[in-house]
Amino acid sequence: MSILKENILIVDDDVHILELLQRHLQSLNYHTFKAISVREAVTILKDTKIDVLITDLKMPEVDGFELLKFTSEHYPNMAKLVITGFPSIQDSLAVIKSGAVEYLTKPFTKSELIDALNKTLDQNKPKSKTESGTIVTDGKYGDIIGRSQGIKHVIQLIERVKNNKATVYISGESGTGKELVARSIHYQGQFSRGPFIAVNCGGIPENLLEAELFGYVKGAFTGAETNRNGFFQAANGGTIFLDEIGNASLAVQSRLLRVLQEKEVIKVGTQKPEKMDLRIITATNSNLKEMIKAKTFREDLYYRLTVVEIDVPPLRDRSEDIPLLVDKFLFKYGIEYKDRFVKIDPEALTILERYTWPGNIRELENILQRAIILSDNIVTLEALPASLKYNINFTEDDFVSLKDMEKQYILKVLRACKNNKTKASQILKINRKTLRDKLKD
Ligand SMILES: Nc1ncnc2c1ncn2[C@@H]1O[C@H](COP(=O)(O)OP(=O)(O)OP(=O)(O)O)[C@@H](O)[C@H]1O
Repeated sequence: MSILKENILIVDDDVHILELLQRHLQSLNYHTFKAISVREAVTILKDTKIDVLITDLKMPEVDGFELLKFTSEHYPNMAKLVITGFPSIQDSLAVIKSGAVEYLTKPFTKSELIDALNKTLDQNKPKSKTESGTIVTDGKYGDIIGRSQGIKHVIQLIERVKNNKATVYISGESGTGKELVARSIHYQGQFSRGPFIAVNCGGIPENLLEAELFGYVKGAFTGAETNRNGFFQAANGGTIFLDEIGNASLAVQSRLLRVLQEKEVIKVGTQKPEKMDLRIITATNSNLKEMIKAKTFREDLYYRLTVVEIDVPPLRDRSEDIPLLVDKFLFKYGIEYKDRFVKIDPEALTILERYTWPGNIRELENILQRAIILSDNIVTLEALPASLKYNINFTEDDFVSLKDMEKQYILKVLRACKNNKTKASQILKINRKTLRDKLKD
């Protein structure tokens, strides 16, 4: 049996070309995906790891250029091959700018296709791989977007822990991306084939959490009619992510300590331990140190959980990441709600960059979702909530001193009076000498 080679996504609004390409590529043992529009292509890209994109340029609604631009930004390591009729000079330049290097001109033969595909693949051989093969590129690490120092530091820590099973504690305000970091640790590392189970400890009633996490045996409590596995058994061999760990009762905390110390789990209602081999990641936005003081969180557990600590910085401390995040959400929701690429007005982007984001990335995502629904092709200031426009971070350059402001105002009045100082003094209700003095300073 031969092994399937790269995953290739073919995008063309001409079904005959799609089928021809698919036949050729399948006979060469490539795994193919077909899309008759950019929208369909994007849906496939979201769920599938595509190695090569082969796209037509001229397509109705959203054209191939937009798709090339999008894949260059979001999947910078994807190889790109363009199929087109005879391209114009402008088209060629635009294609080169968008990151595709090879052309295939219609009509083409199978050997021309093979030739162009090989060149495309050669030119896209990965350049900078980390130990386990994850390619780190500027602005994107798996699903994590950002180029700020803060996010780079988070990525460095993920790189350090992803291939071992060290217990990781992720702190950070709500909506900063803690779960995304936990997922990245799991999926970027060598244990990614194992399960990833995320449990929101704050979302499960306290009296049920213990049984949900560790499982129970028949008769353990009223209603326990059969033996049941919990989230820990489900995560065995992979990663369990316990969000809002501050919500765990003392009973849950002591069972958790046992998992960490003995690497075993005991179901509720029995004494029989089961061996566990998994990585535990916890997160919270509550202050565990305060909880330790109040004796609602065990200190010994705290030290075991925080072997490695990753603090995800709030969005207001990494505003350089905002344009990249905005781009991601514009694309995602533009296609979802409007079937097209939606852009943002520079003025509106400036407001987003300067807002303080108490709800962090989740808030940014919600605001953009709403703005896209309210906009046509471009998100403008009007589509942003008023509260946001008045809560922006000011820089010193936004303001001038009172004296300078006064001077600017006097000059404005003078210009209006065609430099007639007597008239200007009358309007300003000051005498001519004062007017002269004020302009001098
Ligand atoms: N750096 C990032 N790049 C892209 N998307 C991000 C990033 N950080 C967060 N997000 C997105 O923002 C949303 C909120 O992130 P997430 O749920 O991971 O936050 P959280 O810190 O776990 O929140 P909570 O404390 O409320 O549980 C998600 O949709 C996530 O995909």
